Formats: sequence, C-alpha cells, structure tokens
Amino acid sequence: MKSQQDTIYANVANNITDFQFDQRVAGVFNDMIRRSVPGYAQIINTIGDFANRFVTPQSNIYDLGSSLGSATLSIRRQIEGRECHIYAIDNSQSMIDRCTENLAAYVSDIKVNLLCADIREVEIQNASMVVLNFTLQFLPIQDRNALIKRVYDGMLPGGILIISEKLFFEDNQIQQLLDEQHLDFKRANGYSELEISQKRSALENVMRPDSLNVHQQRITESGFSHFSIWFQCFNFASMVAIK
Ligand SMILES: C[S@@+](CC[C@H](N)C(=O)[O-])C[C@H]1O[C@@H](n2cnc3c(N)ncnc32)[C@H](O)[C@@H]1O
Ligand SMILES: O=C(O)C(=O)C[C@]1(C(=O)O)C=C[C@@H](O)C=C1
Repeated sequence: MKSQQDTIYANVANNITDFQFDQRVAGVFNDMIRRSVPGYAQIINTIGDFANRFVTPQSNIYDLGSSLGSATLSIRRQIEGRECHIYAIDNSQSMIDRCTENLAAYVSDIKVNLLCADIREVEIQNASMVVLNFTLQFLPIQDRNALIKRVYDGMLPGGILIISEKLFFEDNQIQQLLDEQHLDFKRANGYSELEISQKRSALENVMRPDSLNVHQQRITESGFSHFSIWFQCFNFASMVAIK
C-alpha cells in the first residue's frame, strides 16, 4: 500500500481546524496511523486471524470506518472460498477512492462492497464478523450505544465484534503515564513536538475516547455474551465481544 509521509502538522498553522479524514489525510493515512497507534500492524494481522476462526460460509462481514481497507484486506486474505460478502463502509469519499485502488491491487474471489455512507445509517444483517478499528471514538458519544445495539441485532449467534480504540483512564496518574508513553512512541517515530501538539488540538473536538468500563458496559447492555480486551499497548486497546 503506497503512502506519502505524514507532514500535515509539521509547519506552524495560524489556526488549527478540526481533524477531518479529507484528501490530505487519506493521502498519508497509512504512514500516519502506523506512526501514531502502537500495535496497529499487529491488530490488523490479528483481525485476519479472528476472521479465519469466526467467519462462517455465506455470511456478511462489516468493516465500519474502513479507511484505506487494511482490516478488509487482512480479513479477505483469510476467508477465500467461504462465499462471504464484505461490506467496507466509510463516509470519507477520499478514503473510499484510495481504498478502491488498494483492493483492486489483489485478486480475490470474495466480493467487497465499498460504500461511502454513514455507519449509523447502514443496515447490518447476517454478520459473522463486525470490525470497528479506531472508528467508534470518532462518533458523537450519544450515538455509540445505538450503533453497538444495531450491530448486535445484525449479528449471527457466535459472531465476533472487534472494537479497537484509544482508551481514557479514570485514574489520573495512569492517564498521564500512558499518555506520556504514547507521546514518546510518536516522538520515537519522528513526530516533532509541534506536530504532536498541533494534531492534539485538531483532534480535541472530534475524537473522544471512552474508558474500558464504558466500553464493557455498552457491550454487555447490548446483549453480547462474552467480552474481553485482547490487546493493549499504553492507551490503545483492542476489544473482542462474542454474541
Ligand atoms: C481512524 S480511521 C479507521 C482506521 C481503519 N479502520 C483501519 O483499520 O485502518 C476512522 C475512519 O472512520 C471514518 N468515519 C468516522 N465517522 C464515520 C461515520 N459516521 N460513518 C462512516 N465512517 C466514519 C473516517 O472517515 C475514517 O476513515
Ligand atoms: O491519539 C492520537 O494522537 C492519534 O493520532 C490517534 C489516531 C487514532 O487513534 O485514530 C487519530 C487519528 C488518526 O486516525 C490516527 C491515529
């Protein structure tokens, strides 16, 4: 997957506008997410492994907030021959355009429907797997419960939901510690203090992490039978729920 280096916040900006998944971000997103999210590559690979275990023949798979299609590609590689249908959905046309190219670069017998749509409005049905890889945190807080409930309703018994998120910690000292470790991760990946602070300002109003407790409560109240965190590095985590 080709990607330019992310230098979006490298120069001083007079006013920092809210972060958007626009054409500029889509062009550097592969580099941006790998340098910003600890464990991203491992999470993507493991999503493929989960697909191999859980995806049943003739079922649907939903990648909600699919960006450039990394999770979709990882899943698709593992389920050849199962006559499944993947729905990759994102409301950024720039992401959809680039994702179309990425998917076309590999041959597969699995059909992928790439939709430019709001994940709060798409129908979810007959799903053996649903993925929200760093997407839920960008939804307005008041819309998150309803989405997870709709996901549950559209899933088959025994189906798997993966939710990866940046986490918020109620313990102030832990919050500060893990946040600082994350910033060190970004520094080690070549981001300057200016880039880090300008991006932080841009994300402030648009990305609102929940605590692990809030996630667990939402998942349980939606009806899922099983829930666990399966990956954590600093303040980034991936969770699994089974219907
Ligand atoms: C951090 S990125 C997801 C990364 C991607 N899942 C991956 O694994 O590489 C969040 C994505 O969610 C999309 N998004 C945010 N809110 C959305 C909504 N309401 N409906 C559809 N897509 C949304 C954004 O356009 C963006 O591409
Ligand atoms: O929290 C940060 O500093 C991030 O950059 C995180 C994050 C994310 O979790 O999605 C935010 C925006 C980009 O999509 C890439 C990474």
